[in-house]
Amino acid sequence: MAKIFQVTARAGMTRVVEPVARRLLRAGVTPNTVTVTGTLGVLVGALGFGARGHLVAGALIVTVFALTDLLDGTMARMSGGSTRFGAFLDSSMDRVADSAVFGAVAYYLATEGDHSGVAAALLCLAAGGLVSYVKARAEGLGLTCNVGIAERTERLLIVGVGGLVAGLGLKVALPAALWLLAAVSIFTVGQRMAHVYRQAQQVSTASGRQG
Ligand SMILES: CCCCCCCC/C=C\CCCCCCCC(=O)OC[C@H](COP(=O)(O)O[C@@H]1[C@H](O)[C@H](OP(=O)(O)O)[C@@H](O)[C@H](O)[C@H]1O)OC(=O)CCCCCCC/C=C\CCCCCCCC
Ligand SMILES: Nc1ccn([C@@H]2O[C@H](COP(=O)(O)O)[C@@H](O)[C@H]2O)c(=O)n1
Ligand SMILES: [Mg+2]
Ligand SMILES: [Mg+2]
Repeated sequence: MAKIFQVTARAGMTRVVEPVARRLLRAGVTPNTVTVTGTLGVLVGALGFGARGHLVAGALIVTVFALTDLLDGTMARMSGGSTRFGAFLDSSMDRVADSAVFGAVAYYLATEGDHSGVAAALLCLAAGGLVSYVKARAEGLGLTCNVGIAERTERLLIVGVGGLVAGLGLKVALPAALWLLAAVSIFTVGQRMAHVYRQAQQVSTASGRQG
């Protein structure tokens, strides 16, 4: 389901993303510059606005710059220049951006005295990091791990909608979104670990060894 959403949303964005990518390439901008600039923009939106309680501005700025994540890869592919370092930089910058978003939300809720909300934000930070780590470790071992109901896009959308609705006045929306997100992120860690376990078992069976 999450995959269907990502594929459909991505296909819908292609018509917007490709012309922008083409223009940036023509102007001499590199994919790595877009990766780093997008991350800096997310940091400004999350830490400069979201953490200070400007939730609507924070959510909108983060959304605009998070969406540039679709641009860098498109530019790399268009210029025939997808690189290992680019892939590494993209994934690493995603972790920086995600940490800033959940760190900012935790800080904001702490200033509001919402201690259980802070706990939920920290759970999202840790569980979201684990979701990505499990995949990276599996891929490092030569396995695949493209599964899970709460991949990065879904996680950002859930916290984004919660932050936006809270910023518009319904404050409970943010902690509620965070508890939901913590639950689906933990579930996703389980999905990915089970997926890797099954693959590791298959590989061991095929090679006649224990997993
Ligand atoms: C303001 C909030 C209101 C909500 C309005 C929403 C408006 C958004 C409009 C449309 C939604 C667009 C959906 C875009 C669909 C993109 C689909 C897609 O395929 O994305 C993939 C793309 C690239 O991913 P990568 O391959 O580069 O990254 C991988 C990822 O990091 C993996 O992580 P994992 O899943 O494992 O955890 C890594 O494992 C892998 O290594 C790595 O390669 O992803 C994106 O482009 C991300 C899209 C971001 C979508 C942004 C939506 C943002 C919505 C709200 C954010 C607001 C945050 C609010 C902060 C609140 C502050 C108080
Ligand atoms: N600076 C970059 C960023 C990305 N890539 C390549 O694109 C892939 C990710 O594509 P997205 O559309 O999901 O961003 C990534 O795995 C790299 O192959 C790149 O080369 N340089
Ligand atoms: Mg990208
Ligand atoms: Mg990225």
